[in-house]
Amino acid sequence: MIEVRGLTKQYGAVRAVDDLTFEVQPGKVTGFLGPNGAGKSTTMRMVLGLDRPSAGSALVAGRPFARLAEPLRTAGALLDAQAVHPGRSGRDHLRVAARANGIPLRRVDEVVDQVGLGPASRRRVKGYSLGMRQRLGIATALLGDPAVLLFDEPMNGLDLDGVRWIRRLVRQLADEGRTVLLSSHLMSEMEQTADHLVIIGRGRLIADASMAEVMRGESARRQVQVRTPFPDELTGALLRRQLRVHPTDVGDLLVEGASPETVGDVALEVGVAVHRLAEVHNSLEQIYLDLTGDSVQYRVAAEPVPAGQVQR
Ligand SMILES: Nc1ncnc2c1ncn2[C@@H]1O[C@H](COP(=O)(O)OP(=O)(O)OP(=O)(O)O)[C@@H](O)[C@H]1O
Repeated sequence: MIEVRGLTKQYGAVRAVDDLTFEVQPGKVTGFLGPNGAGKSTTMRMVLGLDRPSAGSALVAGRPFARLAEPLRTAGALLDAQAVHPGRSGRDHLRVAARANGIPLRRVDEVVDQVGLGPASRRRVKGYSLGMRQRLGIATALLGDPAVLLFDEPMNGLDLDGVRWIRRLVRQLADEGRTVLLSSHLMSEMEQTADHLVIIGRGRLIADASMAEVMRGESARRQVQVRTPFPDELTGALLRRQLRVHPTDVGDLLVEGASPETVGDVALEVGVAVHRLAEVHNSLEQIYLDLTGDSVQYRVAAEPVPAGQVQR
């Protein structure tokens, strides 16, 4: 388990992490989400004892990471896959890490197999693709067979096969009862992978809830998508009933906060044909954008999400 209590990090004028409190439970994949600069990496670094908190605490298995008797056997992490000596082979990198942490060398072969590095493990890291570096970073995290795992953007640079492999791996690690904290900007992946979500913005907690709770929460408003050859007439009738209506880029209408029955009844009352009527739920991406909207530090241009994309 990871316990974060009142965790705060001040870098000069920047408060990177601001009084953050949450727990990461074993047996689940916890997604750690937030816009760029929200403080995810800083939080993970403090959990791993790589940065000192300005206030508050972060405990791994009940202790500050620096005070763990066998840190690599307790928690493993992939933070920056580039941070590996480029002149060493992947296997040598793992052997050095194993020796330094009193881990039997046979674990090196096991994790090389587990991450599918294969013969590439004997080549120098400087010739590795980003995907291979990610696999090596994950192998290093798994070396001590730890109960707690932190992965910062592990899907970066991976192709579709690699992304699916990560999805299966984190699922398996959680099913084995481990604590898994996973950050990613790939919302569709997160939606398929995480059981629980911790969402932060500008260093502060925005949401700490199960995936199911987030998906049916207030931001996950229901909408009805309706197709009609007479959109203007139907829009007018719906607006007269105080319903909010948005046109989609495929020519349908999205009606907020109404059931399909209500929309169908309104269409019947005004004698307008309906060719399609379906309830749609927001994707995690849309919910995430709604939740973090105010906490995005740098927005290039407020690009509207095409309404058709909210449909799953
Ligand atoms: N060593 C540092 N010195 C000064 N400011 C820093 C330092 N590390 C991070 N920051 C600042 O702290 C804030 C949080 O950064 P952090 O990297 O933790 O965010 P993040 O959520 O991981 O972002 P991303 O999704 O882009 O990786 C940012 O404003 C960043 O510029």
